[in-house]
This record gives sequence, C-alpha cells and structure tokens, in this order.
Amino acid sequence: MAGLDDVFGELFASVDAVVLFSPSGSYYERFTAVEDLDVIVVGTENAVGAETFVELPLEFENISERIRYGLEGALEQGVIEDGDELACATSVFGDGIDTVSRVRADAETRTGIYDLFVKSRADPEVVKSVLEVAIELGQKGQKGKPVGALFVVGDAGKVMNKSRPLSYNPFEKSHVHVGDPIVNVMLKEFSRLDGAFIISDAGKIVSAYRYLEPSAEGVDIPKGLGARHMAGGAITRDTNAISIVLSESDGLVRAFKAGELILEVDPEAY
Ligand SMILES: Nc1ncnc2c1ncn2[C@@H]1O[C@H](COP(=O)(O)OP(=O)(O)OP(=O)(O)O)[C@@H](O)[C@H]1O
Ligand SMILES: [Mn+2]
Repeated sequence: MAGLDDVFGELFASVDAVVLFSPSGSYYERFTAVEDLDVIVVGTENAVGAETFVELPLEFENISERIRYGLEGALEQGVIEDGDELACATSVFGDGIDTVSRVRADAETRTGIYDLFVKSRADPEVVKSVLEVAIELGQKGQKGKPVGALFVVGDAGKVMNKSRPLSYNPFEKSHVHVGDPIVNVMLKEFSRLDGAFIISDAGKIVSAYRYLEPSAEGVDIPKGLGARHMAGGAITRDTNAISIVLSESDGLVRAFKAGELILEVDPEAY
C-alpha cells in the first residue's frame, strides 16, 4: 500500500538538485551527507559556508519571487541548467525550512535581476545599499508622508554629463559613501527635494538635486508612470548606470537597467 512518503515523495523524486533557501548549519549538513546529491544554498549570505552558493540581493518575502530570483542566479552562475527539476526548500511560516516546492528551471522567464546586482558597473554592495535605502524610505516616508526618490548608480561621469543641477550640490566637496549610517540619514533628508541622486560605481555620492536629461527615445516604461520614472529609465539606456526609483504615488520601488524595468518591489512587504 502506498504511504504518505510515496505521495509527497513525488515532490523531490529524481530531482537534479536540492536548493536550500537560508538553511541552518545542521540542516545543511544533513543534505551534504546524502550521497550523489547536488545541494545548492541560496540566501542573502552564505552563513553555512556552502560549497555551491547563490547570493540573493534581498530576502524576498514572497516565496515564489524568492525562488524565482534564486533560480535565476543559479542559472546565471551555471550551477543549474535550463530545464532542470529542482526541489526548493524554503521557510514560509517559521524560522526553519518547512516547505518544499518542485520547480523546473526556466531560462525564458529571466527577469535580469541577477544582472542588476552582479553585472552592473557599480559594486553589487552599492546597488544593494541603495535598494535598501529606497525600501526604507518607502516604508517610513518623510515624517509619515509618502516621498519619491530617484537614485542613479554607476557610470557617474557620463550621468553628470547628461544632467544639470537644480540647486547647489550638498555633496560637492564631501567624500561620503552609501552604506555609511550618516549617509543614509542624509539621503532620506534630501529626498524631500527635487531631482536625482548620482552615485559612483564605488558608492560615492557625487551629487543630489540633478535634473536628468537623457534621450527618452525608444524607452518603454509601464503606462501610468510619470517623468521621474521616464527619466530614471531613460538614463540607463543612455549610460551604463542603473537606477532605483521610489514612487511617491504608488509607493513601489523599481529598478531599471539598459532602459528596461527589471525589478518592482513593495517596501511594505519587507
Ligand atoms: N528628468 C528628471 N530628473 C530628475 N528628477 C525628475 C525628473 N523629472 C521628474 N523628476 C522628479 O520627479 C518628481 C515627480 O515627477 P512625476 O510625478 O512626473 O514623476 P512620477 O514618475 O509620476 O513619480 P511619482 O510616482 O513619484 O509621482 C518631480 O517633482 C521631480 O522631483
Ligand atoms: Mn507622479
């Protein structure tokens, strides 16, 4: 007679690899002890020192997004192949892993998020820090009111050439970098004012209050978004920068690269 093991076992029978999302050390060890099993760890950091590790830029709250982005990174790194069957083990309710999803890797559903972090001109840590600032700003707003903000990251020289100042630049003679706690406070404070922040590949804040003047020709951003998003999208086609935009009107954080919308997250979900 077939038992539960047989029925649920189909979820992980003959998979090409097991993908563990942020496992504990002891949980991971148990998998490495299984013979002939490919184990991939996905997370914001490699806390278990896994041999095969794929870094997530942020801990996606939505499980299907988390899995999708994890597998996209795994595909990009070449640790899995298009069409592979994977048992993805994640935590949905508690601290520990409590759920297994069987997923087939699909190179066609590629979003480009992995490129955004790993293959941009800017340092991945810089991109991650700016995304965090935008998400935090989206959660808290300015004194409780929703705010918008536009961050252009990388290829700063060219971005400066395609923009002009709206006001004096408070970062003119400073050498401050994203990620410094004080800078995060400053960025949030200045976000009340118009224009864009320009940030270098290494994370130096080059300028605030920049009015972007990219050519918007051929840039296709979702309908309903206005000038901030258009400028933010277009500058990434005209230069090798990426941009991260917090919308004052719908509260979402979006990232653009090469003129395309790559990522859309709701700050309230973090
Ligand atoms: N070319 C630009 N460069 C820099 N900042 C801009 C540019 N165009 C607009 N902005 C900034 O975006 C703000 C909002 O503009 P707008 O409402 O048209 O954008 P939006 O895409 O609808 O963004 P939101 O969703 O935040 O309203 C402006 O007040 C200005 O500070
Ligand atoms: Mn608007």
